[in-house]
Amino acid sequence: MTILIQQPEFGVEAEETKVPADEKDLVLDGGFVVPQINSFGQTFRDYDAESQRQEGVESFYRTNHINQTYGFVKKMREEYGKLDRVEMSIWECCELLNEVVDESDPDLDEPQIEHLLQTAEAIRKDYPNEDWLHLTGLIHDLGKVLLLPSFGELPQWAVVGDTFPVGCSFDESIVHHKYFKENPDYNNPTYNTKYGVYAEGCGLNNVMMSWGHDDYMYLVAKENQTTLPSAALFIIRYHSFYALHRSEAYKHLMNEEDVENLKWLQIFNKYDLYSKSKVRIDVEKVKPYYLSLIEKYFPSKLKW
Ligand SMILES: O[C@H]1[C@H](O)[C@@H](O)[C@H](O)[C@@H](O)[C@H]1O
Ligand SMILES: [Fe+2]
Ligand SMILES: [Fe+2]
Repeated sequence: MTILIQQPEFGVEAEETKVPADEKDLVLDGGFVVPQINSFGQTFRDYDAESQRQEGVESFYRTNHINQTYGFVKKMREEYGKLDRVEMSIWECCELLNEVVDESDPDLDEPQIEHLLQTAEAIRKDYPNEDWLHLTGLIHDLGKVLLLPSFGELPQWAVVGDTFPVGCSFDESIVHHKYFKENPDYNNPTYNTKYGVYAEGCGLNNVMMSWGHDDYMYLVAKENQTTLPSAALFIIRYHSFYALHRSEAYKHLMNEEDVENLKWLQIFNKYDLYSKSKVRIDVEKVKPYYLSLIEKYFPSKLKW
């Protein structure tokens, strides 16, 4: 059963709601107002703007791009695909994210649980009937628990940041692309061509993505037999794949189902990105609603 509760005011600061008439495109489908600047006074996802986060974020991407190789991803998928580390519910996992801060993110330095709720609540406001999409918002970043000791305490470069395919060439549109020159796959002829180890239209499902919270959470949801629709799994696995959903790179690897699912990912992405703010959600108030969704789409305990 899905419990309906009154929705708290979603945090859009006063001046952000005054969008000039000629900038109407900044208002999303259901009325969500896209803020024009992040909490640090910069435009969103500006990886070159001088800000208190710029240097740390760039050094994060340097390490990430050097170390995410085809061989590394294969090893991590095999290891984490066993799901033999922890048993817990989805909500318990959300609470663990209280401890986690993401070093790759130029737009947010709040604990991750805030981001999960901000994303889910922003979607709920504009798409009240798509409960699966609210839950997708809540869980999309849960894979960041990989940073915690009981999940192997992986370094940030192996957990967060934008993702990209490995096993074929790294597209120029990927953030801080220059650092791939030091990745061993960059000069390996098996992996450095347009198709690399893949074939045209093979389907993203057959493509190995750089390892991190997205692919891990996708494996967790799928292997624990979630009843969420395929668009939800698609969103979870590719939400950090900006080269695809923003720059339209790698489309030659997509199949028909991917093309359909990409439409939902593009909707989702606006809420994931632009709901990031310093305005906190009252966790206890919204908790009953999300618990009811978790019960609808997941078993009570999952293998992680
Ligand atoms: O810094 C962010 C953050 O780690 C997000 O969770 C991820 O989905 C983004 O793509 C990434 O760039
Ligand atoms: Fe993410
Ligand atoms: Fe996110």
